[in-house]
Amino acid sequence: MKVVGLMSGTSADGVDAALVSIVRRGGTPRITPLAFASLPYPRSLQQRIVELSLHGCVDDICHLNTYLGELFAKAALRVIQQSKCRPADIDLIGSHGQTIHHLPKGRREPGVGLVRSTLQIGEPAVIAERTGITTVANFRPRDMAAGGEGAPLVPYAHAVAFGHARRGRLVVNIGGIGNVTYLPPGGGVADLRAFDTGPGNMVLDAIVHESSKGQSAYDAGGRRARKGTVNRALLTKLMAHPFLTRCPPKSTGREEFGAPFVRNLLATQRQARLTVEDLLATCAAWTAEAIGSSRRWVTGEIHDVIVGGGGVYNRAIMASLRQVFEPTPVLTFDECGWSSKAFEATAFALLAYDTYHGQCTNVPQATGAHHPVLLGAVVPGSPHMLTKWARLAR
Ligand SMILES: Nc1ncnc2c1ncn2[C@@H]1O[C@H](COP(=O)(O)OP(=O)(O)OP(=O)(O)O)[C@@H](O)[C@H]1O
Ligand SMILES: CC(=O)N[C@H]1[C@@H]2OC[C@@H](O2)[C@@H](O)[C@@H]1O[C@H](C)C(=O)O
Repeated sequence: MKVVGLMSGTSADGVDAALVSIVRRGGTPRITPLAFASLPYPRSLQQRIVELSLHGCVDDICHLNTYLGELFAKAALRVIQQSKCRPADIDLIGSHGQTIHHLPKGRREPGVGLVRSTLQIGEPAVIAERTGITTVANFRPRDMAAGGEGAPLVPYAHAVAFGHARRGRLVVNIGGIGNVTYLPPGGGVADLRAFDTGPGNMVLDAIVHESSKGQSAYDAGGRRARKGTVNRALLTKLMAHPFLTRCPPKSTGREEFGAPFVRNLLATQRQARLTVEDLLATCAAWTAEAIGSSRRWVTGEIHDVIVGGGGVYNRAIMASLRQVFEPTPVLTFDECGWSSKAFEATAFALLAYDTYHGQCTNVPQATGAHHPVLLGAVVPGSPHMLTKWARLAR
């Protein structure tokens, strides 16, 4: 099958679109990347999403759900055009959407008990209408309905791409939030361990945004962090953050590490007379040490650390990670044959493919779900595609 995966992560910097071909051999899917395209959000839109994620009003959420659906459709059409295919050549789209709120711990409601919720927007009906391609979206809520946190979901794809017969591997994603997947040597999906580690680029981006009065979005190359000095006292305090010490399964987001958290950090920085560069250096080291401290929940040996996500371009984070894991080699996804930028979009193409084939892809020990479930809600593309799906279901 030819499948497009669409993803906009917690950094909210734009839509990534990966076109892949997937075949299943001996029970294991094999993925061949065909094309990749990005559709960056305008800066003002990124800021609207960031603000909406913490205190949006229903009017904005309603509007942005459809507007983002249009942008996700454009990204899909862009990657299809780039590959010289036509939409009619594509079998399926898997769209993660844009997370705007995530409440994995849930709240109690009378007569129902604990209600967990998560909200990804980017209307799949718009994607299916503009492209004519059957679209699977809303992957997280089914895992939550089964008692899980709805995240992380990419560990299944980590196992498919990076599992190794003789090497234990810690796969690390440094997006807005950091997350890890431990793959024991020769182990399958049932043996992996995965959870969010906490801070990632989200904290660094917010420091840069606030301190530049909105002029810069991120610390390119980690250059400013590399000019600063890590403040050990602050780093020790940050390592005691309750999310870092909480036992997995665990997942997090802007609710815990977004603007209010960063405003407090900036106040601490001013009181302690640190420079913004010192704060960036300290938070880059914090991201790396939080990932390193995840080893307390990993029982097997780690032969390789393999890192993807935008954090691989931040040399301050990568230098800290190498120190934390010394002497274990720290490689990037790209060095292992997978694009750091395209991996999450590729993962959602794979999740859609598996849902189409009736395969459950949540990893219960990673999300905390009571059992494996089929992920996603399906919007049929054309009547012809719906018939194809129904035939398969029979
Ligand atoms: N050249 C660069 N130098 C430094 N940092 C960079 C560079 N390019 C990207 N980044 C960082 O990577 C971030 C985006 O990373 P990525 O796309 O992996 O996050 P995401 O997928 O939105 O997040 P998540 O995985 O948490 O959902 C940017 O916001 C920025 O902080
Ligand atoms: C709710 C949500 O969008 N969570 C993201 C976020 O970004 C990284 C980390 O936190 C991870 O748990 C998850 O994304 C990836 C794609 C996942 O589900 O594996």
